Amino acid sequence: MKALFRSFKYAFEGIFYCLKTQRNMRIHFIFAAGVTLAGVYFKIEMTEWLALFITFSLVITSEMFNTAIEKAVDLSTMEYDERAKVAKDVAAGAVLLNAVVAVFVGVFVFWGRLWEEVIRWMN
Ligand SMILES: Nc1ncnc2c1ncn2[C@@H]1O[C@H](COP(=O)(O)OP(=O)(O)OP(=O)(O)O)[C@@H](O)[C@H]1O
Repeated sequence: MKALFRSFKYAFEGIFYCLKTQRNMRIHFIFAAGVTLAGVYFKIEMTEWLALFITFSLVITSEMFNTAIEKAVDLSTMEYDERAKVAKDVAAGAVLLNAVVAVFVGVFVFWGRLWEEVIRWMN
C-alpha cells in the first residue's frame, strides 16, 4: 500500500513539475478550464464532453512526454547532436499535432452555438 501511495506521489510531482516549469502546460490547463466553462454554459452533449476530454488529455499528456523527452535528451548530451534535435523536434511535433486537432474539435463543438449566441445578442 505504501509503495502504491509513493508511486502516486511521484506521479503528482511530475504533473506539478510540468505546471511549474512549462509555460505551454499552464496555457493548456487555462484553455481546458475555459473550454469546460463554455461547455457548461452551452450545456453540450455527453459525446461532445467525451471528445473534449479526450483532446484535453492528448494535448496535456503529449506536453508531459515532450518535457520528459527534453529532460532525458539534455541528460544524455548538452552538445549539439542531430539525434537530440530529432528527438526534441518529434516530441514537440506531437504536441503541435494534438493542439491543432484540439482546435478543430473546439471549433466543431462550439462554432454553431457561438454563432447562435452572437445572432441572439444582435437581435
Ligand atoms: N542537444 C541538442 N542538439 C541539437 N539540437 C538541439 C539540442 N537541444 C535542443 N535542440 C534544438 O532546439 C530546440 C529547442 O530545444 P529546447 O531544449 O530549448 O526546448 P524548448 O522547446 O525550448 O523547451 P523548453 O522551453 O521547455 O526548454 C529543439 O526542438 C531542437 O530543435
